[in-house]
Amino acid sequence: MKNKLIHVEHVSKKFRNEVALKDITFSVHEGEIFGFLGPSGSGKTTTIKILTGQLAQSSGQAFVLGNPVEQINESIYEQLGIVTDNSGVYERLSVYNNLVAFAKLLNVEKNRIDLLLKKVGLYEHKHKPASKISKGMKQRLILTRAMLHEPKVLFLDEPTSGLDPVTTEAIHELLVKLKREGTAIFLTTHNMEEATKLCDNVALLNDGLIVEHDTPKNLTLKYNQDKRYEILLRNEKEVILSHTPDAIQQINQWLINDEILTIHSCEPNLEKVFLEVTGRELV
Ligand SMILES: Nc1ncnc2c1ncn2[C@@H]1O[C@H](COP(=O)(O)OP(=O)(O)OP(=O)(O)O)[C@@H](O)[C@H]1O
Repeated sequence: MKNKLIHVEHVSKKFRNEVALKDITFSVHEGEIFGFLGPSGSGKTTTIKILTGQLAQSSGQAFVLGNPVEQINESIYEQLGIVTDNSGVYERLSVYNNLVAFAKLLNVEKNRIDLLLKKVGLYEHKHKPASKISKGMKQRLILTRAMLHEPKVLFLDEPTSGLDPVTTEAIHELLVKLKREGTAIFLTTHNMEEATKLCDNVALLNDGLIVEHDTPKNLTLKYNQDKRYEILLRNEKEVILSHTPDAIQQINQWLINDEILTIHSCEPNLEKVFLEVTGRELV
C-alpha cells in the first residue's frame, strides 16, 4: 500500500460570515496526481493554505507527510513544493539566479537548473531579470523553482492557466515524471481536459463541499446514463444512436457489412459531470 502523503479528515473552515469548507475528507498517496476541481470561490485556495500551514482550519484534522499541519516547520517545507498566486520571485535577479538562490538553500545540484529550464522553455531567457519576463514565463519560473528539489509533495494552484499549449504539454510531462518518481501532486484547475488527462483521482468541490470523488474515468462512466454511440458510415453519413435493442441490431448489421468507418461511445466529460452534479458551470 502506498503512503498517504496528504490526509484530510473532516476539515471545515469558517471565516467570519462564511463557511468556506464543509467537512472535507480525502487523501493523496505517493505517486498520485490528485485534482481538486471547483468553480471560483469553492474553497480550493483555502484548502491549499490549510495544507501548507498558512491558515488554520476551524475543525477537523489534516496531515502532510504524516505531520499535523499545525506543526509544519522548515524541515517539512523543504520537502514541499508550492505554486500559488502569491508565490513571488526575486524581481532583480535573473531567471537563472533565482533558481541558483533556491538550489543553494536546498542543496540541489546546479546542472538540474539548466535541465529544467530547457524543459519549460525558459533556457534562452535564463539571463533576463525576472522583472523583465512575461507573466507566463514568470509562472514557469515559479513552477521550476517548486520542482527543483524534487519535492515529496507538490501543491499547484492552477499551474498552467494562461500558458500556451506547447508549454502546457512540457509542464504536464514534467508533472508525470515527478509522479512516477513518487511525488504526490495536489492540483487545482478549472481545465477539465487537464484534469482528465493528468489526474489519478479528482474531487469535485462546490460551495466548500466535496460532491464527488473518484477517478475521472469512473465519474464519466457513472454519469453516462443515456449511453449513445457516434458512428461514421462508409457513405459519409454520421449518426448518433442511443443504446437500444434496435440500435444494437443495426450496429451489428453495419459491422457485418463492414459499413462503419468510425464508432465512438459518447460518455460525458468531467465538465458535464460537474454540471450534472451541481447544476452549475465550472468557471
Ligand atoms: N481571508 C478570508 N476572509 C474571508 N473570506 C475568505 C477569505 N479567504 C477566502 N474567503 C472566502 O472563502 C471562499 C473560498 O475561497 P477560495 O479562495 O478558497 O476559493 P477558490 O476555490 O480558490 O477560488 P478561485 O478559483 O477564484 O481562486 C470564498 O467565498 C472566499 O470569499
